[in-house]
Amino acid sequence: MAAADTTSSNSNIQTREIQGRGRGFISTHSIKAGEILLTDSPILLYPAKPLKNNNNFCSNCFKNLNSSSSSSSVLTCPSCSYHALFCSHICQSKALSSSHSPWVCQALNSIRYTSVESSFDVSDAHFLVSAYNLAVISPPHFRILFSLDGGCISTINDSRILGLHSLISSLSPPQSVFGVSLELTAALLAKDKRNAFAIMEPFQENGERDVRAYGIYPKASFFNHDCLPNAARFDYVDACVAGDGRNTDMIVRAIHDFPEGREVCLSYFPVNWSYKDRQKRLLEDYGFVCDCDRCKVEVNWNDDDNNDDSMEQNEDEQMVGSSEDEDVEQEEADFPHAYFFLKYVCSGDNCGGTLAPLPPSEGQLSDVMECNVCGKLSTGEEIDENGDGDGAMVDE
Ligand SMILES: C[S@@+](CC[C@H](N)C(=O)[O-])C[C@H]1O[C@@H](n2cnc3c(N)ncnc32)[C@H](O)[C@@H]1O
Repeated sequence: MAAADTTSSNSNIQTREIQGRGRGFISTHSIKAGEILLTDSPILLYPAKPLKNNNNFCSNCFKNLNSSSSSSSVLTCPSCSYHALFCSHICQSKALSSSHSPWVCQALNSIRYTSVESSFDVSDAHFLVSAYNLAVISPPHFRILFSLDGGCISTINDSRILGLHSLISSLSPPQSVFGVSLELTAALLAKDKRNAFAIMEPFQENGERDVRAYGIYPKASFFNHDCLPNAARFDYVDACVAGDGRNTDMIVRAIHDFPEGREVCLSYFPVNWSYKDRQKRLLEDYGFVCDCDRCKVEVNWNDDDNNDDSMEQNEDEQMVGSSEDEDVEQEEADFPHAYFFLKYVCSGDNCGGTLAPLPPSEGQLSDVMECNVCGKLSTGEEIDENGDGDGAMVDE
């Protein structure tokens, strides 16, 4: 299958082959904090959980149906009424001829009943339905999906892949030029694992947060990982106007200034994860051992140092300071990334999101930091002055 042209057209970052890391983004000029590095639209979006009549999001634009700017009357799919809901006629009509075609509608309903007794992951099954549907409704987008990184695939004795392929075959996917095969199913699942971005529900009262949907963003998929990233991704699924086709866009902004020629990286998970958890996730899901500057330091920590409490303690120690210069030097050597945590990690309860300044406006840099998880806005000044990590909250 021919690879699609995946060259980025953005002027401030460019894709390059980077030794030992595959493709990645490099800055083409010096970057200012808050600068927008990429705006990307998904080629595929699929729900994380079975569709139920109590779902509270639009099955096309994934906007929360209870949010104030959603249309007051919720529409349904004529076939699976009450399961696929839509926020507007535009979303309903778009979805019925594309992402919620009659085959998808039937398939999602079958999965809803099958998944009760099965051990497969519903979101994997939803992904396969959406991907095989994409092969029919938009072959160019399917080719882009297929050109994304997926590592080496072995289907032998992989009961997860065999089970999912048998499920998808039983749903009789529509004919496309790409066919339906175990190899294709396995390759697609690998692309999904390495490239899907989660769209999250808001925090619940108990501090938990569910995944609402997953999306494949073809350009954003070229960002490599760093445990102390210089860029952060933002989505405004519930904040933007529903049905305009743009509320699911992802926006990636620079966290701080950096020079031309630097690799631009995201963190694939919240930056406050411990060394052990980060390494495990990167190896199991992304197939590499991270040796970024932060990991090079934390590899020498013992297990007790490698948890969030200890990280906070390290921060506190560093800020309170020690009367002994040597102690301070030792602490800096132990925890050189303390500044990142103080300045760029949200201090909101249970949040752990990354902060980046709002985009510059009319050439003026912003000192308002936005959290990419809870969405809170704060000014950076207090963080710098007091070092308490609690920036002044700005009215939202
Ligand atoms: C979302 S893709 C990123 C783009 C990818 N490099 C490519 O060529 O398409 C994720 C994959 O990139 C590679 N990767 C990302 N960050 C890396 C890092 N810090 N070191 C080594 N490989 C990395 C891994 O193979 C990972 O599974």
